[in-house]
Amino acid sequence: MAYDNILVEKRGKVGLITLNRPNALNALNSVLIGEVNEALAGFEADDKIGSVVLTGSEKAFAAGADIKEMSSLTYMDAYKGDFITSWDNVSRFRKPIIAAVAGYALGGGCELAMMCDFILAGENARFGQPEITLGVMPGAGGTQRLTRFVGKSKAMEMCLTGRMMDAQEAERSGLVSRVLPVDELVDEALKVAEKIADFSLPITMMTKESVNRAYETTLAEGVRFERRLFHAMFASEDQKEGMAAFVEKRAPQFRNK
Ligand SMILES: CCCCCCC[C@H](O)CC(=O)SCCNC(=O)CCNC(=O)[C@H](O)C(C)(C)COP(=O)([O-])OP(=O)([O-])OC[C@H]1O[C@@H](n2cnc3c(N)ncnc32)[C@H](O)[C@@H]1OP(=O)([O-])[O-]
Repeated sequence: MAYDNILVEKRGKVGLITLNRPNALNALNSVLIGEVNEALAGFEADDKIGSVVLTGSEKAFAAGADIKEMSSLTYMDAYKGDFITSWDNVSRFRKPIIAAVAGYALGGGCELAMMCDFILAGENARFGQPEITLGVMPGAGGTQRLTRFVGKSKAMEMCLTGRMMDAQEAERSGLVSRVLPVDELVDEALKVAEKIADFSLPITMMTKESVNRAYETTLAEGVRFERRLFHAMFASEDQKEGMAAFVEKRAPQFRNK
């Protein structure tokens, strides 16, 4: 399938989506997001894919929603057309998905990265929610997800001033899991994704679901949810295989069952 704004590849069990609008620093418009959604639907349906990496260029992961596309939008267009609601499909993708972020991840770009399961950052990454400088506020989860990642004080400062965070500050604040040299970023993200894809897919999916539940519920409810999934795993063939392989001192052969 050929796309105009993204590149889509399969690297073994890993799906790789590269945002590719270099002339606009990968600004997110409705066509690009439609393509990302289509590629994700393909990877979700593909039994051979166990995880996905979403990346951009070395200069920009994405510099936000396309300001030129948005600038003349009216309230009625936005409300009736439910503007950007279908843009956060990434947050509903059920397989593990890693954001590999180099360069700018601003506005919707930062929000898109935060919809992934975790973020690996290049040393030159810059994260920010500069919407305030355009006379709006974040609209795809920035005020909510950033606050959960970095806490109220930093999130409030970033959303109210538009200040950018560099990769080191983002790692210190818990926004990204690791910082890597830019030229190693995508290869390392693919290696991490491959490691995940080698585990049992239903088990990585349930693990992701359970970690995400921590953001949506109380501790007691979250622990109960985790316990139900943990019990359910004993109905899987992969649990039997994983534990038998440990006892027999051999590598497990997971069959996603
Ligand atoms: C997943 C769901 C996402 C939904 C998100 C919706 C809600 C969201 O919260 C709202 C936003 O994101 S609001 C957005 C929040 N984001 C912002 O406010 C960031 C806006 N961008 C900037 O501030 C600067 O471009 C940078 C500082 C990133 C780089 O500066 P530099 O290195 O001097 O580079 P340069 O020369 O400036 O740019 C090169 C070319 O790219 C073009 N282009 C770039 N970004 C664009 C955009 N978003 N749009 C369109 N075009 C954009 C730029 O016009 C130029 O094209 P030209 O044809 O040659 O003129």
